[in-house]
Amino acid sequence: MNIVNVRNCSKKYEKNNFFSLENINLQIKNGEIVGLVGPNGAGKTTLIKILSGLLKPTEYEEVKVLGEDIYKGKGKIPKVGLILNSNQLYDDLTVMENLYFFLRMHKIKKNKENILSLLKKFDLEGRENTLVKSLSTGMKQKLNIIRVILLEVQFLILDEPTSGLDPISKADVHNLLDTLAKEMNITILISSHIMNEVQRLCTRVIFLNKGRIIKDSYMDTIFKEFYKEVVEIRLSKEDTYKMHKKLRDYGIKKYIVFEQNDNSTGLIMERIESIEDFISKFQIKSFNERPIQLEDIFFYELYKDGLGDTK
Ligand SMILES: Nc1ncnc2c1ncn2[C@@H]1O[C@H](COP(=O)(O)OP(=O)(O)OP(=O)(O)O)[C@@H](O)[C@H]1O
Repeated sequence: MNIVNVRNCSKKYEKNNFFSLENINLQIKNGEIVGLVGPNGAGKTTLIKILSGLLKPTEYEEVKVLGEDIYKGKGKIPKVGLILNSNQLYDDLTVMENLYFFLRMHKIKKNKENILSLLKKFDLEGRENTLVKSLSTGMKQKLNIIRVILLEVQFLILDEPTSGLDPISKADVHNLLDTLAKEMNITILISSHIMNEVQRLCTRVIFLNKGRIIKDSYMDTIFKEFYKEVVEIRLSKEDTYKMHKKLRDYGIKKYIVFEQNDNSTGLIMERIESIEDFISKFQIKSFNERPIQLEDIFFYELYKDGLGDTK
C-alpha cells in the first residue's frame, strides 16, 4: 500500500510571484525511509507541511496520505507523526509527565508498562522521573520521537531531526529511527541537510531544488549511475572555464566545476583510464581520488545543467 500519493501538487504563497513547490508527483510505499534533501528555500518544509495537513496546496490533483485525500471534500487530517525542528517538550515536567500530558491531549490511554518498555528499548530506562530540562539534547530528541510513537502512527515525518546533536547523540537517533522502520514497520520521511545521514539511514533519496523534484532514486541504485571513485581537482578561478573545454575534449561528460571563494573545485564522476596521463596533460597541481559520496551526486544533480555536463 502507498502511504503517500501526491499528484500534480503546487504551492504559491500569497504575495510571492513564484511557486515554492511546482508540480510535485510523489509516491511513498510502506516501510520506506525517504530522505528529502535540497538547498535552503528548496521547498522541503512546504512539502512536509502539505503532507501533514497543515498547509493547503494552491493546485493539486491528489494529496493522499494514509488513504485520506487530505484537502478534498471533508478530507480528514491523517494520523501522521510530525517532529518539527523545535523543542516540543515541557522542560519543567518529568519524562513521564510529558508523555502522559501528550497522551491525554490526544485522548489515548497507554498503560505504564507499555511506556516503560518503549523507554527501555531506546535507552531511557531509569529516566522516568527526570525533569526534561536535565536531559541531554539527544535524549530530548529521542523522547520527542517516542512521544509521537506512543500515538501508534504509521507514518513519521521529521524536519532536520539531528540538527544541533553531537555525533554520539546523532547515531543514537539514527538507531532509533532504523529500529522504528525495521521492527515497528513505520514509514519515515526525513528532511535533512546532512548528506551522510541520509546516505546512511535512508532507503531512498529525493533531491528538491527550487520547488521541483530533480532526482528521486533508491539508495542502492543511485550510486550505480556513477563511478565508485571521484577525482576532485582544485583549480584557480581563471582556469575554470578553460577546464570545461579541456574536460569535454578529453571525453569526460559526468563532471561538475564550481567556484568556491578564490578557487574552483572540479569533481569528475566517471572512470578516467589513466589518471597520470590526465593530471600531466592538464597540469593539475592538486587532486584527490576518493570514494563517491551522496553529497557529490547531490552537487552533480544541482549543477549539471547550468555548469557541468554537456549531455
Ligand atoms: N509563509 C511563507 N510565506 C511566503 N513565502 C514562504 C513562506 N514559507 C516559505 N516561503 C518561501 O518558499 C520557498 C520554500 O521555502 P521552504 O521553507 O519550504 O524551503 P526549505 O527547503 O524548507 O528551506 P530551509 O532548508 O531553509 O528550511 C522559499 O523561497 C521561502 O522563502
